[in-house]
This record gives sequence, structure tokens and C-alpha cells, in this order.
Amino acid sequence: MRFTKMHGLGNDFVLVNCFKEEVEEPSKLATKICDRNFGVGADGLVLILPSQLDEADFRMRIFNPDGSEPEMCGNAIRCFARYLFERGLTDKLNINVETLAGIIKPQLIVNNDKVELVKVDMGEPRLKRSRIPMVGEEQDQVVGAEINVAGQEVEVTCVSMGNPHCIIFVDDIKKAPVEELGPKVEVHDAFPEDINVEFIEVVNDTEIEMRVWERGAGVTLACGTGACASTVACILNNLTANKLTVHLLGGDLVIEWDANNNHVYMSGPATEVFTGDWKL
Ligand SMILES: N[C@@H](CCC[C@H](N)C(=O)O)C(=O)O
Repeated sequence: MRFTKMHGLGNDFVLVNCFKEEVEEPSKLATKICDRNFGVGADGLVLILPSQLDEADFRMRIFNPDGSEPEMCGNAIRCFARYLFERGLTDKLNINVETLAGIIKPQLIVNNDKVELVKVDMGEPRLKRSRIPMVGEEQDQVVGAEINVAGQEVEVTCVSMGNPHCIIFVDDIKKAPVEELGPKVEVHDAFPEDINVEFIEVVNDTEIEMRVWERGAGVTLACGTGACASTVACILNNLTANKLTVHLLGGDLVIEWDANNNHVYMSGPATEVFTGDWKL
């Protein structure tokens, strides 16, 4: 099976073109191919598929290294769009992609035939508890709410970008308890579908530092949906302006929550690393 290894700011993926390859058990394949010792090594397996929907050009499925299937992945969809364009699967610069989080719209910014950046219309953030999902009063927003994590009160803001995110503000990002608190919050009873956990230090009005513990993956160098959810969380808490540079371990994303249409936009790079043949 032919595959392509790509990354968005070090959040890395194995992409398989299912117009040419057949993947029978994607969840099982993800656990094997994402393994960093016995496989290719990646934060996710991405399948490139045709869409049956009139409004969509292609369909993206993504699987976490633990085999679970999340609704969306921000860094993967930039890689997905670049792959489609550079492999000639489309000549469109604005692509409509069917995902479990709805239709997501990447736009390729091309210079001299080279994809320089991908700007993605990530759609509207979901703010009600029932849409995160989180237990409790369905219609409420979760802004500065307290949850008890192993005997410790933790203040959280929760936002869904199609997939769920729990944002925790910290004073010093270098001391953020990503590996201690992250896995406990991920599987907390309050979150019936588990949750991605972002630790945020607000640097100033237009910049934040972020570290992430991803559902089904653990620590990663970047998370696109997480950067979008964290930007929304900063704005809901009146901490920043509506357009931010999000500094991640793997590099920077620019995120804007547009007040005119309530959509969140993410801009960042997508990089191809190598292609290979999977033999197992
Ligand atoms: N790294 C991704 C998010 C991948 C899915 C996530 N682990 C989940 O389970 O929701 C991104 O860039 O958005």
C-alpha cells in the first residue's frame, strides 16, 4: 500500500489515497502504522476518499493512533488539501471537504505553482454543553467552569470545533502540567466522548502559547482544531483580540474568529516528508 507522510507544524500523518488503495480496517491499520517503533510513526492516519455529497469535492477520514475516529483534524486537512492539489486530484484552490464535523473549506495559497500556505474555513465553533459534549445544563456555555480532577478543582472553558476541546489557562506555559493533567481530563466523566486538552498562556492581546494533550494521541507538537478552540476560549474570556498568533511546539498558526459570520479561520503550512510502501 502506497502512502505519503506529511505534517502540519510537526503534527504528523500518514495519508493514503483511497482512489488507488483499499483500506479494509482503517482503525486497526491506524494503531499499527502510527506506531513510532513498529510502524511508520504518526499522530494520525488520513484517508483520501470520494464524497457522495453534492456540496463536497472529497471526503477526509482521520484515525487517531489509538484507532479512534475523531470528527476533524485541522493540521491534517491542510496536508489533505495540499496533497490533492499537488497530485493533480483537483485543480481547485478552494476545496470543499466532507468530514464528520461537516463540510470544511481549505483554500490553497499558491505562489509559482508552490503551495505556500493553507487557509481553512473551519466553520462555526459549538459552544453549548450539549454540543461539546459535556454533562450538565444543555444550553449553557462552559466558560470558566470548575471540574474536579482527582481531588483538584480545575477551571475550564470548553469549545467544540466539531471535535471537543477543554481549555485550561496557565500563568507559565513552561510549567503547564500537560502530561499529568492532560490524560486525566481527557477521560473525565464530564466528557462522554472524551476530550482534547489545551493549556494556554496568554502572552498579549494577539499572541498565545499553547501546549496540547490530544484525545487518542497524547502530547503532539501542534493541534489545529485545538488552536481554533483556544482562540475562541480566549475571546469568550475577554483575554485577547479576535485574531491571534498561536505559538505551538512545532511552530505558529494564525487563527481568526470572524465576528461577521461567526466562522473560525486557520492559516498555516503543510509539508510533505516522504512516500513509501506499507508491507504489513
Ligand atoms: N491534531 C488534530 C486533531 C486530531 C484529532 C484529535 N486527536 C481528536 O481526537 O479530536 C488537529 O490538528 O486538529
